[in-house]
Amino acid sequence: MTTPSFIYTSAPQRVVFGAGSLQHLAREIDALGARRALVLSTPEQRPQAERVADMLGAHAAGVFDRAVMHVPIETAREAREVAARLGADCAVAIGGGSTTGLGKAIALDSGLPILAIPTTYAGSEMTPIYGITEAGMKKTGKDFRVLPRTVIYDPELSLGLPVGMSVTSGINAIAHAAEGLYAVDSNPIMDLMAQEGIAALGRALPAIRATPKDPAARSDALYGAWLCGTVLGNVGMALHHKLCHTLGGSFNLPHAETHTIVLPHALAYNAGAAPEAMAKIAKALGGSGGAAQAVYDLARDNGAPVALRDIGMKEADLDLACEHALKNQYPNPRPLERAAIRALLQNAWEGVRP
Ligand SMILES: NC(=O)C1=CN([C@@H]2O[C@H](COP(=O)(O)OP(=O)(O)OC[C@H]3O[C@@H](n4cnc5c(N)ncnc54)[C@H](O)[C@@H]3O)[C@@H](O)[C@H]2O)C=CC1
Ligand SMILES: O=C(O)/C=C\C(=O)CC(=O)O
Repeated sequence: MTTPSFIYTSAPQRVVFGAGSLQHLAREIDALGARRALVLSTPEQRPQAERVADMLGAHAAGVFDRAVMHVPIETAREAREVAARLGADCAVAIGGGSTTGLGKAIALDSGLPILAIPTTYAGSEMTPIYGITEAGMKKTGKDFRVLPRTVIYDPELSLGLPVGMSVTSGINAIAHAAEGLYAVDSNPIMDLMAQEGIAALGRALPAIRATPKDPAARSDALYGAWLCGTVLGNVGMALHHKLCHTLGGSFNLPHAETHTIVLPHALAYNAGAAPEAMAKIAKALGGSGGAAQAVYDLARDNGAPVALRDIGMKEADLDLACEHALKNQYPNPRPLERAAIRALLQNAWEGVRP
């Protein structure tokens, strides 16, 4: 096989990985040169945020616990004001993509460095991508100021992530790697990471379902999430991410569940146009059939939702979702075809196996 031409830019980021690695927090804050860290979380994860603040002692400026999904601009403004008022020189985000996203909204405005402590598998901590929702519209952009400088991956912090959320969040991560494998700007390094990331999550999710507090499975899942998040941060996404962005942003569907339901259908749509990528996905998931079927089975067999109608999508809104998805052209292995995308959405709504 010949190696194709490609461009690979590696981002400056420090990753501290391992069970118990939260104990290195103070050292890592020191390495950033920070003295007053504002700790961010959702209301539900306030106890974890307080633990982090306690560990920081005099270097904690305070806790802001109002992170919510899709970063409403009002919350971003409030968090920015709190950071400025408390004289914070760093944001510590403990939680999932919503909390990391709030940290990014602060960093975008102020340049404050972020130390991220992920507790789901969404992967935002590895990307320079931010999203902010204003007047019901979610806008995303790319800016290296928002890329967390340091990431502490401690699998002990995700032991309590409910099984349902672990499975859908893990498949959200797999989606980044799957689309990375057919990205127009892909490269061999991202290919390796994508395959390894999918394989790690493909092993870990059934193991977590069987034994939610299995430390080895939690570690495997977080490792996979790291790799898949890196792929998302480095190469362009395609139809699947566009559809999920539309469904989440315009119809307020839950993020990880939407990814889980749509991915098999987006892969089926692209299967004929990206056979090599599909073979790699299927192989990483240990299946002998197709990639779309392997992802669908992973979700269904581990108790995840497989139909958009089961997570609040109305059938009457499918036409509008299709229009949104076709609004702007973007690279995708198979050209964007209205009738086929409408059929994809119908299949995802009904939850049929592709
Ligand atoms: N900018 C980027 O690169 C990316 C952004 N995102 C964004 O992240 C958001 C979704 O993030 P997710 O991580 O899926 O969900 P999330 O951050 O909204 O978390 C969902 C819920 O689970 C709770 N939770 C998180 N970790 C927990 C744990 N270990 N134990 C118990 N509860 C826990 C949270 O407090 C929250 O209530 C979306 O807004 C999405 O657009 C997602 C991926 C990449
Ligand atoms: O919407 C954002 O915050 C940016 C990217 C993502 O959410 C990636 C994804 O769809 O998982």
